[in-house]
Amino acid sequence: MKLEGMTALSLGAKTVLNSATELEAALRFIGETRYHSLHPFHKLLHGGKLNKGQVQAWALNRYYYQSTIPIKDAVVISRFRDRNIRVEWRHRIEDHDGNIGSEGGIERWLKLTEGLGLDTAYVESTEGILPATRFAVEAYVHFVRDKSPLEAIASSLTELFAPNLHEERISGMLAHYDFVNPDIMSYFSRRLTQAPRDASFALDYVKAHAKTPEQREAVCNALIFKTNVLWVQLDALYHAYVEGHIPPGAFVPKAN
Ligand SMILES: O=C(O)c1cc(C(=O)O)c2c(n1)C(=O)C(=O)c1cc(C(=O)O)[nH]c1-2
Repeated sequence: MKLEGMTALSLGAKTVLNSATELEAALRFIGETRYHSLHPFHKLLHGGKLNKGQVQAWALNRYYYQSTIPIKDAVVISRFRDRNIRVEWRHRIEDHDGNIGSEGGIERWLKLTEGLGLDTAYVESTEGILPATRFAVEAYVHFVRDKSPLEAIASSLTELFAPNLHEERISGMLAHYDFVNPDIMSYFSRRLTQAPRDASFALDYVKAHAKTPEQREAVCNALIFKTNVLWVQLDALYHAYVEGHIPPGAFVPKAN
């Protein structure tokens, strides 16, 4: 598949995808060119260029994304009459929510925010998050509710690209910040095994179920939408906490 074609696709022009193989190539191209690993805020975060207050702001805002993921996944499940899909998808909710007697991703995220010195009740209240974080995350839930079940599954495909980013984050943050230790980074080490399983199911699903060029295009657009959901959250963090334009009511780091 031609790279120019893929560039056109990423710009929204018409590209016809004639097979599952072409679809996968297009999805991987979207990841390479649009995933939030490329965002300048991540470069600062992983390169040790942020102060503790800025890292706190990132973790506080990301809590809203993390804690909404199982709600999003419950909505995805509600779209399927096919029991097999529901059974396959439900472990995602358990990965985040945990179970009686076992810790889930949300608790591990709270270890991170607590380890960074944030009050857990404040984090859970989501009071201090940026308006753009709230709007972007809600848009993701609305997307899986309102679009086709195929697009709902496709929108999770950013997870194909997450493990590399998580590895970069674990090593970068441990190397650069004295306020970070392996214990508080356990959320990310756990995702290194969870995300590939989830992503490979979703990729196989869209390759098998997007049977027409129009459906393949819809799958690509779902992934583009999702990369935008992730990207705008970092734009907002950059504007507020790197450039210093914190919106009224949002978290204000203590001087450190
Ligand atoms: O740290 C990240 O950059 C990152 C990105 C993504 C993603 O690509 O959507 C997810 C996660 N982390 C993550 O931890 C996670 O549990 C997750 C679930 C989903 C999803 O769309 O269902 N994305 C992501």
